[in-house]
Amino acid sequence: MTTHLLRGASPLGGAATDVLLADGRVAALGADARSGADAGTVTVDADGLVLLPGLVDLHTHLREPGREDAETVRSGTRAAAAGGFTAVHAMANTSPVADTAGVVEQVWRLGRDAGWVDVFPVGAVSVGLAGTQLAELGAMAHSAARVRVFSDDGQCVHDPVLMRRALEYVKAFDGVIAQHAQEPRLTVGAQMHEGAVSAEVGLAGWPAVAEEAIIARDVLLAEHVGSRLHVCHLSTAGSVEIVRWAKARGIAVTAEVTPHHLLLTDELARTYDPLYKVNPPLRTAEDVEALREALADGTIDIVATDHAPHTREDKDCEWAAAAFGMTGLETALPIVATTLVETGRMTWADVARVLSSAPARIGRVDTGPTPQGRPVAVGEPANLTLVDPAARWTVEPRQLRSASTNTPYGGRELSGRVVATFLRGRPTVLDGAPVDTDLDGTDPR
Ligand SMILES: NC(=O)N[C@@H](CC(=O)O)C(=O)O
Ligand SMILES: [Zn+2]
Ligand SMILES: [Zn+2]
Repeated sequence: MTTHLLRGASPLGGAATDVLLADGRVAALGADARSGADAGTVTVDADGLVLLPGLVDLHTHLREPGREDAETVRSGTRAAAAGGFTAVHAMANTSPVADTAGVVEQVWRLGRDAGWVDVFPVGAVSVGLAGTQLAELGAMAHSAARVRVFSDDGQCVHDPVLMRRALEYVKAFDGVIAQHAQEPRLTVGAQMHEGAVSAEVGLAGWPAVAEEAIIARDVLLAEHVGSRLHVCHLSTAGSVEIVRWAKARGIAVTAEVTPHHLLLTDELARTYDPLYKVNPPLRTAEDVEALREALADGTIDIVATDHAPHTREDKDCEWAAAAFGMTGLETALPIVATTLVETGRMTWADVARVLSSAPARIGRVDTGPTPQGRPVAVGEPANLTLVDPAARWTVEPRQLRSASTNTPYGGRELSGRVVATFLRGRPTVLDGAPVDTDLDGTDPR
């Protein structure tokens, strides 16, 4: 395989150095990297670029099987690579639902064959996401897909007995339950955040307490059975307080925030544009500030995209009829850079933690056959992302690579752009563009 020399890269934003990638690994750093290069080595000019461990998304909807009109494993993982990711966890709310070893193995194989990133399937907690009967968690864990993250995402595991059993069950293989925290009885017909704006625009409200009540219950259940809980897309200041309390108490809880909840507010619902319709809903400016602060201080562990592609038919309609969700793989890193690095609240080392090492650790993919989220160090797998921190760019929805165009960021200017991505030493993105197979069939990757 071709060796690559990244010349003048800044690992985690630190001092510039040369980095040699050979045999799928970081082979050498500094002067050793230059002397290790040979005539066949491809040099990448990384002057002024920040080198990060390849990003790991704990929460991606790839829609295959079942909704290949919105996204496929291939199109979604190509978008992921363009966004700087080398691994994604594929959510289970597909059709059929990923609630058996057969379906998770199918998704895992599709990911491997596409070759853009490592795809780690998430297994459903309950059969058909119906919330009544535990799915075959053990069979999924012991399948080729080695599932460790289980979630009914899209639905909340609202039955406390089922949630307790799931938390107990996954202890056997060090798994984690990722909960979509939404008390269904408090959110019947809900369209947006419940507050002053929902009252003004006349859309049914989704109260913060519907999220907070489930998180409070679940951290207590996790403590009771001594298991691991992960909170998906936490969105309110009150949820932050509960997670902070649980962590102080020593409960094994981790939490994620999405880029959109770090940037956008419920004021956008005044447009009635369904691009801003998402679950959980965009909250208030006070919530956004609490989420930024909690990410910076470590109360929130990670940023996860909740990339949720939808077709035009499902999004280009009146607000109440539109699907919940927005795409996010290619804008995640720039939003974190814009909201937290540019403002001086986080360093690039922090970014590496919240978008790579911590999500890999939560999903238990930092070890195993294809380790992810590892440090940028000699001997580690060369899963790497080069970012131009100075680049400013305007989001043009049609230029993004997802098969769906439901991004809420069209026309918005963001800082930080992914220049190159390497998966085990092989470039999947160069000069900001995915490295596609040549038309003559040879694969330059
Ligand atoms: N986030 C969303 O608004 N939608 C997600 C489901 C989910 O993450 O709950 C989807 O699958 O479309
Ligand atoms: Zn969800
Ligand atoms: Zn989701």
